[in-house]
Parts: sequence; C-alpha cells; structure tokens
Amino acid sequence: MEAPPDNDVLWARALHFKHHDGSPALAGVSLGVREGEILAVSGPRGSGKTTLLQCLAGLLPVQRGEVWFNSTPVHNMGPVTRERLRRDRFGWIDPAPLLIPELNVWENTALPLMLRGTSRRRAKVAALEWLERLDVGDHTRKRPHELLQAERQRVAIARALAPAPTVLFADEPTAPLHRADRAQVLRTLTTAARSHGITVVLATPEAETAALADRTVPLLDGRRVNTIHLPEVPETEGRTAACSLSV
Ligand SMILES: Nc1ncnc2c1ncn2[C@@H]1O[C@H](COP(=O)(O)OP(=O)(O)OP(=O)(O)O)[C@@H](O)[C@H]1O
Repeated sequence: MEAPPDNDVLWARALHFKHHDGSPALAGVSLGVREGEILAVSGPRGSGKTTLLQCLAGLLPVQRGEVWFNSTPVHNMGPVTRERLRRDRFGWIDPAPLLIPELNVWENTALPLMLRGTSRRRAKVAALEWLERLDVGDHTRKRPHELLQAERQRVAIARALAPAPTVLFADEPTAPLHRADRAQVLRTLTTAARSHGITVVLATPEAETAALADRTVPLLDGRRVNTIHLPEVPETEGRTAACSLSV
C-alpha cells in the first residue's frame, strides 16, 4: 500500500462511490490536502462535491479507494473510530444550518467543545467569542427558531470554528446568505482558519468563492478535471429568479 506524502493532512486515492440507489457519485478521485491550506472543491450541481467531502470526513464509508488522515488510514476504520475522529479532529458546515431546536444559540455553539471534554464555562466563553465574530453576538440566548435562516447559518459556522478543528469541511457554507453578506462571512471563515491553522476543504459551485481558496480541485461527473467554467451567480439563484418570474 502506497503511503501518503508527509505534508498532506488528508490524502485520497482512487475514490469510487455509488449511492444506495446506484447513482454514481465518485469515479476515481485522488487528491491531497496540505496542512493549513484552504482547498476549494468546485463543480456544477451533482458533480460529486458533497459525496467527496463526506468520504474525506469519514461520514460515508469508502467503498473503493483510500482516505488517509495524518498518515492514518480512514478507509478501513470502523464506524465508532470514524465517529471519534470526526468529533475530535473534524468540523463540518452544511449548506443549511442544522441546529438543535431545544438549545439556545450559545449552547448550540458550545456543544462540540463540551463533547470534546471542555468545561461548560470555558466552552461558553469560546462560543460567545465566535458568535461575536460571526455578527450574531446579540442572539446568544435565543432559540434557533427565533433567528433568520442566514443568522442560523452564521451560528452553524461559529459552532464549526469554535473547537478549532484540524480540518473543517464546509459544504457551500454561505448558501443561505444574501450575496452581500457572503463575502464578509467567507472572509471571517478563511481569516479564522488561517489564524488558527485550520485546514479547510470548501465545496462550492461559485467561481468567486473558489477564488478565495489557495487551490481548487474541479470536479465533473465524479472525476477530477483540469478546468471548469463556473457560473458567477450560482445556479440556485438562477432557479429562484426563474421561479419568481413564473409566479
Ligand atoms: N443520498 C443520495 N442518494 C442517491 N444519489 C445521491 C445522493 N446524494 C447524491 N446523489 C447523487 O450523487 C451524485 C453526486 O451528488 P453530490 O451531492 O455529491 O454532488 P454535488 O456536486 O455536491 O451537488 P450539489 O451541489 O447539488 O449538492 C449526483 O448524481 C447525485 O444525484
């Protein structure tokens, strides 16, 4: 078995993945992610970005191929070991905020830290600091349903950054935000990642978001390609505009 290069925090070789219904999602993707780098995985809808991030993060078990994290093979880990790896070393941001409705904003943000063993008091201090940075510091005692979707997404981003994960997987993290807010939130995310040495794998269908990364891996139909022409305005917005015209 070929060992991954020393300076790659994540390394994948010949990843193949088919979903339960047989949909092909990855058809032999290989890549390395260097420590501290911000890597964009770009491509149009359905190109395999989410599936690739889920395989790299140990959320989906690898069917064929290899994934290594810091020279440890992830592809042959059992589910409990992968769970612990995700809890202790990885962060994840979904395209839509998934918060716990029964917990308030600071409790949601502090939760991953507490799961790693940080005391409630220290986790709260860290959570409040990150919520402030994400401009939702005025909402710390509110429940998720009292916030706007864009505010909930800012909370989800603060929650992912607060434990300073070794690798942060961000799947279209600014999708629910207005265009005017996206650049500012992405800047906060990338600045925080650089200052805390967090490696980021960022899935995006937008050229201007990919441009913030150190490097881009373009995907098309589950394969790496050399270049890809991404729309300046994401497809969802085009669809939204088309829908509003037909009302
Ligand atoms: N849960 C699932 N069950 C079946 N097929 C799936 C599932 N998730 C994704 N797929 C299929 O796998 C392929 C890759 O999807 P994936 O979501 O990884 O791409 P993507 O580039 O992230 O797209 P999007 O931007 O729409 O999320 C697509 O053909 C998609 O339809």
